[in-house]
Amino acid sequence: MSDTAYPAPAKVNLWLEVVGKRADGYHLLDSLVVFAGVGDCLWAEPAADLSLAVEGPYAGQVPAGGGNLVLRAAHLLAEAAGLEPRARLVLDKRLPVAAGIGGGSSDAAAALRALSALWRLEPDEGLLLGLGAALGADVPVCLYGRPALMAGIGEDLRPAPALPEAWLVLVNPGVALSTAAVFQARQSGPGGGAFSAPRPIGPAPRDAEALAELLAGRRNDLEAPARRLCPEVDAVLGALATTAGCLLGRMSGSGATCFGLYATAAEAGAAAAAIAAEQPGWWSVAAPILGTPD
Ligand SMILES: C[C@](O)(CO)[C@H](O)COP(=O)(O)OP(=O)(O)OC[C@H]1O[C@@H](n2ccc(N)nc2=O)[C@H](O)[C@@H]1O
Ligand SMILES: Nc1ncnc2c1ncn2[C@@H]1O[C@H](COP(=O)(O)OP(=O)(O)OP(=O)(O)O)[C@@H](O)[C@H]1O
Repeated sequence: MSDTAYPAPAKVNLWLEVVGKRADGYHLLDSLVVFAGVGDCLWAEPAADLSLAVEGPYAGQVPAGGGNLVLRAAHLLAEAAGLEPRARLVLDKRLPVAAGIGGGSSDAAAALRALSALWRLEPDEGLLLGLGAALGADVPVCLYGRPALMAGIGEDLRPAPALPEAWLVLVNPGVALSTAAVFQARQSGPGGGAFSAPRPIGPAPRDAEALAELLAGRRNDLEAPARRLCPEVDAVLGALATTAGCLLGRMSGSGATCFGLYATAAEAGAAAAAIAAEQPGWWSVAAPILGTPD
């Protein structure tokens, strides 16, 4: 297997506000998206045909065949390039599935990057983002791969302000939540046609405490509907709130994964370990926010 590994990090929505709804039912968003130093990993090597092997702790929870977003990405890219899709792909599936941290989207983005390199395509970035958007609303931001302010239904991306060093604890209670079901369960907020522009943000936060303050003024609008569909989200947020050094706790994306924000690796590591000890059935990991100063 080729030694170039393509990381597919967890996507975390530090806030996620629903600001409108399109005629086709998709929602317009205002979100600060970051990536965490934990994720899946993809390898690609030359082969006579297209295959995917899925390994890792969550391998059993994703489609092994054509429904896998990695294979869908491969077919889409090959079609756009006018090629036969030929590659042996291996996916190490370490992120929980249907968990609000964009695992499948990050895998699809990694596949587009890995296969562009393997097939020596050097595609235009705009074309790649367009292919990504056809695979899922979160794929463009995963291709972008650094802290981003995300608007539209996910395709309107701009750089986030510089973020300070900060750590996340990601906790998932082991309950899969369908993104479509969570959007459908919303009871309030902008209906068809309504639209409000993403709110501007002030100066870049200088440390983790200032980042927590910035986040405290924003929301995840999918948290309330997700809590109704999955009461375990309350328990996860409760567990994060009791850990030492937790500056803020919130759900990511459409859930059920929640994050705690911490100033130091030591606090985040201790919090993740304490939650894992208390709830052995949960997924609980500490990871830095990627793309912040070392
Ligand atoms: C909630 C987020 O994770 C925030 O980053 C994303 O917006 C969801 O991204 P995703 O999982 O890649 O979403 P998709 O697979 O494209 O869409 C799943 C379903 O979520 C709903 N959906 C998704 C994105 C969006 N902006 N509005 C929506 O209403 C639609 O019902 C859609 O059928
Ligand atoms: N490689 C993959 N990894 C994860 N899920 C996949 C993959 N391929 C296909 N899927 C399907 O995609 C669906 C969504 O999975 P995913 O883990 O991306 O959800 P999510 O974390 O809620 O995403 P988001 O935060 O973007 O809404 C699942 O039902 C899963 O069966």
